Amino acid sequence: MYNQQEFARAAQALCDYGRILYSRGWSPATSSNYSVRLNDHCCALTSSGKHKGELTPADILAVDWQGQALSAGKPSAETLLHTQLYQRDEQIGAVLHTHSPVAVVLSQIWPQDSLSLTGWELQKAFAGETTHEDTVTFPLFANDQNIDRLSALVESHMQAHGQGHAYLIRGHGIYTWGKDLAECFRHLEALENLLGYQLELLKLGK
Ligand SMILES: CSC[C@@H](O)[C@@H](O)C(=O)COP(=O)(O)O
Ligand SMILES: [Zn+2]
Repeated sequence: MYNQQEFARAAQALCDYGRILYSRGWSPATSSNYSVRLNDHCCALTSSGKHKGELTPADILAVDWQGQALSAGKPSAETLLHTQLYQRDEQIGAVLHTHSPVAVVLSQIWPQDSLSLTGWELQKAFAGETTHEDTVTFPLFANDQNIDRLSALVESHMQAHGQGHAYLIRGHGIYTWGKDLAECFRHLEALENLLGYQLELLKLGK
């Protein structure tokens, strides 16, 4: 099981981040899901279908790595996209999935199956990245309502190409992760800005 105090802390933190992410326009119309690791077999996760700007701790539940609910609530439809990350890397402490307009539009029109960025100072916001001269690469997966199949695709891609910092789902949004919510939010904020730069370049015909 899990420690109730840790669950309560995690649930409140997810509600607080929900307000921030909703206010930025990155989690409209009940979209998005967020989670925090509780221990080596379960995490706190947003319940399905909740307005992310109005979350209360009652909208957060605990799930195990198989996506089974360990407390009251209906697990997010995309639970397995969170739990697979915790299962594959014990350093991951938080996962954020969002639907910003920039991520949705760019992922929909980007022709390649990955987006490689180089030359941007903000790349250094990703853990372990030390220079704008390196290249950070983000895979783009086709959207799929079958989350079992999508999570299997994500896993096989990570096994072949490494875990990276984040991925995009076309016309859908971003998944990113970090050692805790603060780092995960930093990754998300950096990626949002980097995607914005790329979209601007496309608009300029560059
Ligand atoms: C409201 S459309 C978005 C959903 O289909 C889904 O992609 C999403 O991000 C939220 O699903 P949820 O089951 O609430 O966690
Ligand atoms: Zn989604």
